[in-house]
Amino acid sequence: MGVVEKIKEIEEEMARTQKNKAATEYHLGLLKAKLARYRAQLLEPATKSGGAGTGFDVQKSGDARVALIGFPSVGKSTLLSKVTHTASETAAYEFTTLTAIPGVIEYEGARIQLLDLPGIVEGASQGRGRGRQVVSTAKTADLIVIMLDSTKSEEQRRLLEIELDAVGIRLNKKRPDVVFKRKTTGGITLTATVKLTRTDEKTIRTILAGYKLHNCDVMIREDITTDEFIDVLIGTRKYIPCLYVYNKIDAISLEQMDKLAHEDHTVVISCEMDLNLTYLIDRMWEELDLVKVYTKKRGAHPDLADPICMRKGATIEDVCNGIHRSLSANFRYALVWGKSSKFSPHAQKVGLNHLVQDEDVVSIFTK
Ligand SMILES: Nc1nc2c(ncn2[C@@H]2O[C@H](COP(=O)(O)OP(=O)(O)OP(=O)(O)O)[C@@H](O)[C@H]2O)c(=O)[nH]1
Ligand SMILES: [K+]
Ligand SMILES: [Mg+2]
Repeated sequence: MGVVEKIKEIEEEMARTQKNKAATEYHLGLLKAKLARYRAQLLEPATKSGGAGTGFDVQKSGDARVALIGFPSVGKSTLLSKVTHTASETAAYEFTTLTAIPGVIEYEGARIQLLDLPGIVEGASQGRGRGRQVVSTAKTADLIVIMLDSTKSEEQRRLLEIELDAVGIRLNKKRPDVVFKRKTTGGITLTATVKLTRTDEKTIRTILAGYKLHNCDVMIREDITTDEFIDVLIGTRKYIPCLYVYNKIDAISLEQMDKLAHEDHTVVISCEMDLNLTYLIDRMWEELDLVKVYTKKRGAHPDLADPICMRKGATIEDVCNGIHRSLSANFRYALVWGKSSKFSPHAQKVGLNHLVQDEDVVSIFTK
């Protein structure tokens, strides 16, 4: 039996189990663990030279990557052509775009790579067509834009979420707060610092046994579900922010548009009529949650045209690495002005571990 058949079998058994009220949560947990293992197998590249599990070979560039995911002809390429200097072919027929096309959005000195991708259909994650490559590429993004046609049914959104979920992408979710440590001896130590209402100790132990994990420390610090616990064990999940972008609002009523616009993580636009595109880019920037730091040479004004962009949580060391590879080796101290300076508006003298904040100005002093 192939992996796909095994998965189908487990899914059928789970459906039966769910119908049976007497069925225990831990039996379901066991099935879920099995299912996740087979799914993981399915995602491993078939060959060393890159098989089903690999994305498109487009180099990351700029400060962050945003991937456009959607069904065919929702307007992904039209968006790329509107907001970047790159033209991507657009047409009224499906699957116009056949590969990944990168463009650059310049935003207050930062550079965001926007990746136009082929449209996907239901079943993309199971290896149909280019779909698998598309969802694999989505894994490399710092932000996923799920683009939807506002004239089509709500169902499209759920279908796309299922495809991304199947390759281990968790949208708009935090990594579950669970500390998991493997050991070589000593059995299982399981502690929960909160009351578990969505899973239970027995289920967790069953799953650990299912993964042949007989020696480990598990500390659960939030009320997680069984699925979230499996995610922790698998360890390769990607937690990526997502914006749902409804295009073609020129073709729907004001009432319909208003309803969509009020949903969480949602932006409504019309590429064709140039509606809301600037706002969309503001929202992308917000979701990316980057910090921008300006550097300043002694006696000079800060360089506002060319900030260094980093993930939130970046330190002075990251700033150094963003300027030059060898800088942190010769580092003496830095001066920071801005939100992260405790003497603001005056500068603070700091070391490599100092956390920077958005719009800080930094001067580095070397040996
Ligand atoms: N009414 C309307 N049509 C639009 C809008 N944006 C794009 N379109 C049309 O939608 C069709 C598909 O646009 P594309 O940009 O090729 O869509 P795509 O998502 O890149 O499609 P694939 O590459 O085939 O997956 C084209 O005929 C566009 O002119 C919009 O805001 N409103
Ligand atoms: K198209
Ligand atoms: Mg396209």
